[in-house]
Amino acid sequence: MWLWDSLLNWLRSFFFKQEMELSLVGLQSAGKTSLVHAIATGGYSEDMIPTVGFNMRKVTKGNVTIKLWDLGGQRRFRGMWERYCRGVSAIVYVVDAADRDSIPISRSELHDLLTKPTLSGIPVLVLGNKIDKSEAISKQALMDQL
Ligand SMILES: Nc1nc2c(ncn2[C@@H]2O[C@H](COP(=O)(O)OP(=O)(O)OP(=O)(O)O)[C@@H](O)[C@H]2O)c(=O)[nH]1
Ligand SMILES: [Mg+2]
Repeated sequence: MWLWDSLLNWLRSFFFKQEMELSLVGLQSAGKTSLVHAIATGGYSEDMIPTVGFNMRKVTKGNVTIKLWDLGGQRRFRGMWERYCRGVSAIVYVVDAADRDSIPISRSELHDLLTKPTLSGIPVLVLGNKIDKSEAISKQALMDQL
């Protein structure tokens, strides 16, 4: 019986295998690379180095393989966000909810990205990060400000 179940699950895995690509964008220090690290390894490290250009990482969980494009958030890298967001299954826009001064810039970069015709129809998840910090703004305030 156990063998039969295993065999069925193995056969099923061929039909339900899924591959998706996600792009992570957002201002520098928002926590994109930390998030990728957490998804891939389950761990968190304080000493992350700023991403120069981009990193690509493939993560497999069960039948799902996710290709993650982790893009640099410094101003000089923002021009390439659009190129690496084209054709992905979804875009994850990471915002540092505790860095109140940066939110207006984050807002304008998000809105700029949303106007790109090449990205129309791609779902965007806005992720308010660093909510463990006491100075982080609430979910509602973040939604209003973005
Ligand atoms: N308190 C707190 N710190 C975080 C969190 N996520 C990331 N950090 C810290 O924020 C800093 C920047 O994180 P990164 O993951 O390098 O940020 P990034 O968005 O990849 O930055 P760029 O590569 O420059 O675009 C690091 O010191 C992280 O440890 C969080 O949820 N809470
Ligand atoms: Mg990074």
